[in-house]
Amino acid sequence: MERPLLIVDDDAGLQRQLRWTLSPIRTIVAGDATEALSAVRRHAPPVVTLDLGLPPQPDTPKEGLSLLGEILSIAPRTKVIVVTGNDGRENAVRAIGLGAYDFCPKPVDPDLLRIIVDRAFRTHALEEENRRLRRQQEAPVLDRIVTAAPSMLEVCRRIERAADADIGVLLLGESGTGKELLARALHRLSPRAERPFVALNCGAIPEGLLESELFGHERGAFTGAVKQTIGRIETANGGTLFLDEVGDLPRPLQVKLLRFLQERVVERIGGRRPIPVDVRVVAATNQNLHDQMLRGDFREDLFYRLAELVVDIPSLRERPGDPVLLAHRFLAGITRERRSQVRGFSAEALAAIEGHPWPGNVRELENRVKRAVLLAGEPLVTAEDLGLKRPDAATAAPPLPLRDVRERAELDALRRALLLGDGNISQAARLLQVSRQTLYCLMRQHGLRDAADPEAPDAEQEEALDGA
Ligand SMILES: Nc1ncnc2c1ncn2[C@@H]1O[C@H](COP(=O)(O)OP(=O)(O)OP(=O)(O)O)[C@@H](O)[C@H]1O
Repeated sequence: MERPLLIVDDDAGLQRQLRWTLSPIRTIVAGDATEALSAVRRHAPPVVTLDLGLPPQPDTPKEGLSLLGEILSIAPRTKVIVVTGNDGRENAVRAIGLGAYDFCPKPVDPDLLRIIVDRAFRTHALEEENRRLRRQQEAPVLDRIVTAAPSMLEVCRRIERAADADIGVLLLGESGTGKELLARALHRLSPRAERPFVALNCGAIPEGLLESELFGHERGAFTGAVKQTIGRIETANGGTLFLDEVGDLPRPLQVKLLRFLQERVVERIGGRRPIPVDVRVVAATNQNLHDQMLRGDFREDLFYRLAELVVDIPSLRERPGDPVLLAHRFLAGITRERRSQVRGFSAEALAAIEGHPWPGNVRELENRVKRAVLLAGEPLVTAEDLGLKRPDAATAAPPLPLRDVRERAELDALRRALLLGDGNISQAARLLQVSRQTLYCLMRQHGLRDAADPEAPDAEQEEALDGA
């Protein structure tokens, strides 16, 4: 849904008039600074109209100008339009000096206000688009996520689309499927990219310490609290808080986390004042939260707060082709890093990688490949180096539908040719007795390129190469 415009005005009549003037733009209202700040944190409005005369000193611009500064410190890209009274020119100039986008004199001329608001929304949208494009060019973040499986590519697309919307994302997937990697990618693609990414594994910290870890504590709050400690939520201010294994959060802390998500303030243990914090929470779990909710172990209201968008990450065994692809990528990384003489995998090792069920997913694969490279006595890593058994061809159950069998055979042939050709397209094409164009086309059909090899030529280069 489009983000709303925030009207900050203490006069209910004027609030109504502005809403009406600005309709059909979606608007929300705030009557004082506290309400306004909480609305800014919650809804991130692109445009705000701000009456400078606010309680407790409605006759002076003091509160309004100070609120302007606070809004811009939380959300610097917000376009704040200051609404000023008769003698307001001087204040308007001050407000512009403090970073306001524009001003509109009172009594408000509806046509003029609509023009200013319209322009503010358009400027904001253009700036956001500009930032998004710059971010995409600067950091091909998702390139670090190696996959050719359509289900995982769809996950990457969802992460990309969700990055800009400041919504809670829940990542569901088995251990080692890449939940943290995706959470980091989401953060780096989001407008919060330059602010902190703070991760906390709720399952790895003893229950007694978890509250302080999340919310922080003041000195002397409990025995052993020798100094003030800032919690992870506060540390992540402006950025993203990644709560891994959120299903392990004990009930009392679920209540506290929910309250934080509703009110966006934290209170350190032993502290006396609420501290406003602006973070995006990304949570992850490998447990079945629905079952936990049925058993009463996980709060439903917290679930819906965290899970505004749910992303299911497929396990590695559900991503055909990925184990071998990832194995090559990890092997290349480790051999480069260690200047190892290892050059690749034996055919039998590749078959074993393909046949293994990978209960520990990508983490298990990464560890096995790293260990194997260290252990390998030959230029080619064997199944034994990987600690894997080669699947018995006679007992391995082949898929039955003919189309699947054909596709699988084609994919196998492509992989083998690429392997034998050491990744060289011309050589692989020769082995398969097809043209380079046909090979590129088949690789694309089987998802063997794009995500797999960022150095592969793009369509234009391909044409140039093929024409050469
Ligand atoms: N698609 C991928 N491409 C490249 N590396 C990956 C991919 N998926 C996972 N990894 C790597 O595998 C390891 C495990 O990933 P990660 O820690 O993100 O998994 P996780 O799902 O958060 O695990 P856990 O639930 O146990 O915390 C990391 O080293 C990560 O970089």
